[in-house]
Amino acid sequence: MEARPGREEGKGDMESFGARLHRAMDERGPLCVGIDPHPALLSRWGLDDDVAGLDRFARTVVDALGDRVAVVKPQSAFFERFGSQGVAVLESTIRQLRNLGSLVLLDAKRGDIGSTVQAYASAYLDPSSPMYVDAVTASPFLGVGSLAPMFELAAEHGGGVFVLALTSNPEGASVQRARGADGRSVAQTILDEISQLNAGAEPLGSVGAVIGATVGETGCDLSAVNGPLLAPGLGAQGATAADLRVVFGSALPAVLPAYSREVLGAGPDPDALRAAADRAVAECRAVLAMS
Ligand SMILES: O=C(O)c1cc(=O)[nH]c(=O)n1[C@@H]1O[C@H](COP(=O)(O)O)[C@@H](O)[C@H]1O
Repeated sequence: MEARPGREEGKGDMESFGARLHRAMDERGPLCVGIDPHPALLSRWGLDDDVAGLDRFARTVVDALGDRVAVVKPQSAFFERFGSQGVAVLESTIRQLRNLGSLVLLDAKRGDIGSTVQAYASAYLDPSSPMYVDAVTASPFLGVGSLAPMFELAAEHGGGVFVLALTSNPEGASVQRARGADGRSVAQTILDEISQLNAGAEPLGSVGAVIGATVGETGCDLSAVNGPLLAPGLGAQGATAADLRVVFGSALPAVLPAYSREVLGAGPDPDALRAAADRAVAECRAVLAMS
């Protein structure tokens, strides 16, 4: 098995996710590509909406982009809808990506009471799990503190957690921009708790925030987050790389732009997938370089 850049074996002695992500973005460019095998995409690629189609779709993306982009983000739901066989495809997709050196961010948006979050942490962030990934998305709406088992296991094994803050969907704002008794928005409260977890980390903390590229001005202070800012919503949901400037302002250097359908729609030709990813990196680099 090929060694992964910056990954050392052994409990507790791993380089942090923030450091590994920082280097991957430097070397491969600021881009996360999602693997979202929508039925419509399978059909456009000439594949059946079944486990074999799912497997072919995921393998094609991995072969085209696994040695090229910094982060690949499989969306768990599209695999789970095929039951245990779909989950087996997800596990094998994760393994292949890890061998090709891209960081794997599993988009599972998990969240629950702390004792159950402990089990989610074991599923995704414990190196002995078949579903072990570099980082996972998490939902903080049962309280950021309920995610502590994920933060702890991630810190122990060099993993990362991306916490939803201001999501790209229009329905998110009524909850996330609501203000508490101290006048802070829910999103700002989440970001402040992330800042505390990342305090002092260099070059970048391992707890990220998810802020959609579609949200416009955040009304939040992002200056202390000191962690990666995942920006989905580009392409298919209507945001462009230029929108990143409005959303993130002086926090642009920490932004990890994320595209799924916009890049995947170029498939199944591997060269076309690579060209779409290269275009996305170039567009985002041009904006991020202006910061
Ligand atoms: O956590 C995410 O990745 C996420 C957060 C968010 O606020 N908005 C959002 O679209 N996502 C995910 O990012 C992907 C966006 O896909 P496209 O719209 O095809 O680029 C989907 O897998 C979403 O589940």
